[in-house]
Amino acid sequence: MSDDNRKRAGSGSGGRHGPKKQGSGPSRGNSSKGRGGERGRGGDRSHRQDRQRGGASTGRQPQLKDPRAVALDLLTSVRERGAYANLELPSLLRKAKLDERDTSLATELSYGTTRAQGQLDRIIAKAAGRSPAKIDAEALDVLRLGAYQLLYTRVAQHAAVDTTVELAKREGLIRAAGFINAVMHKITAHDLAGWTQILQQGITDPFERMAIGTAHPEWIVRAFANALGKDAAELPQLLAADDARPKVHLAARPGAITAEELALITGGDEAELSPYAVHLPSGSPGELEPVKEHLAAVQDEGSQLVALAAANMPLEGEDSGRWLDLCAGPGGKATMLGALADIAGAEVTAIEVAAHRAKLVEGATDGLPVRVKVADGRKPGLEPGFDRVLVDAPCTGLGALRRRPESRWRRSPDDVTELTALQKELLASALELVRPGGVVVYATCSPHLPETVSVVNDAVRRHSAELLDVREGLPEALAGEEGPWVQLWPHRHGTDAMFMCALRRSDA
Ligand SMILES: C[S@@+](CC[C@H](N)C(=O)[O-])C[C@H]1O[C@@H](n2cnc3c(N)ncnc32)[C@H](O)[C@@H]1O
Repeated sequence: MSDDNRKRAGSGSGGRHGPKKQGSGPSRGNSSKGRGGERGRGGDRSHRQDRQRGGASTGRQPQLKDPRAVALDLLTSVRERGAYANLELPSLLRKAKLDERDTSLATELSYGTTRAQGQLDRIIAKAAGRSPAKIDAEALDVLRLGAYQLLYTRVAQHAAVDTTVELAKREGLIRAAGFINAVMHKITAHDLAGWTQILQQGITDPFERMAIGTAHPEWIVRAFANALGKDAAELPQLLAADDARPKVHLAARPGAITAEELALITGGDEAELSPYAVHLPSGSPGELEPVKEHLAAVQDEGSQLVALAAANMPLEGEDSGRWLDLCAGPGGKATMLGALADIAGAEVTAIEVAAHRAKLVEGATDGLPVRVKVADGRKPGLEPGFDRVLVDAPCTGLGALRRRPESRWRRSPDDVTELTALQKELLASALELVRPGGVVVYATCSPHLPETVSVVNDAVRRHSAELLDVREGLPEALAGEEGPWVQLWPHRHGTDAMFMCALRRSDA
């Protein structure tokens, strides 16, 4: 957030959805009034007055009917409130009551623009002749949406330009509308391939070129290349997989329904890796009866495999049935683990530091032998001696970019240092809480080596933990993986890029 934006956010204007302030003019429909002026040089009073006059004269209807306005609201929520696109969009769509065609256009524009944001910004910067940081944040969102339509969709050029300028006006960005119109016209000069060539001019570093060519930040391209290691030739397929529309993965609840039955009811396909997974090409899984009845849940197949490894890794000695999930929110793996514990006559203690996420775990695991506690996993205040401990660590989420469109531009290398410190502490805590002969499964939905192999090697070195072969707890279909840890990949396995490994205390 720029200083100017921060000031605005702190000024109580509340953004487009913010509460109406007395004297700030009419709200929603007209709610962009009082939100401040253009960032930087353009942030003057006349601009704001223009916007107020413009907003009032256009008399924008409070009801959202336009898919582009819905997409713009989504971009605003992601930018201003740090919302997750896949969690935010469904409620925006519900409120907008769009027909089916407009719903799919709003969805495409929302996810597509969010996913391509950094690339669109590079192009907008060239076309505008100024850095995106110097463009008013709201005008920039409108431009991103317009540029996405021009470069990534089959929306006709004139329609993309006209609707974008119109949208800017309806949002009260009256003065910026001229600027937006000019930039949009400049962007029409080339297609995406042409702009990519322009952006790559003079750049020889292959990773930098690839980052531009695939709309990824460069640091992520390098992180993926390092994680692929000797298979780095697969990098283009991996990067392409981040843009592919992921299938819906369902998990049949063990003991409640089989994958075969779930596939029959939903019309999906049984998957190849997890014996509980069913794939659907698309759809609204929340509407499915088995999901409503808690017989199945939406869960990436890779996440199912992590829970399976935690439940099935061989132990030394008897399993006394004390299982622990140290980072449980929102409860996907705790649910799978709880259902498997139910079958095994075990009980899961689920720890989550964030109270609101712990509530989600409680809801998801209702009826299962799962006890939820709000606590810091580094010092949860539990009696040690657990047979099985799962550490599904907070991470950058670089392995789930296809499902979290905003992640690739929101995350930065600075996040990694803080996260790896936490990951190491959580793993150390797990090794203290597990009994001798018990098993700790450490997992991340990131393939980034500092969060995966480095954290594990650190535990082996500093806590003399013993590294086990995690394939021993996984279905036969994964026997061909190298081990001792398993790194899944979207382009190879069709899952998120989950990393998982298993450890034992050295005093066993
Ligand atoms: C990757 S998510 C876990 C996903 C979860 N296992 C699932 O399958 O639904 C990591 C979780 O760890 C939680 N967390 C972060 N720091 C923590 C800490 N110090 N102790 C316990 N939980 C923590 C986060 O709030 C987040 O809910």
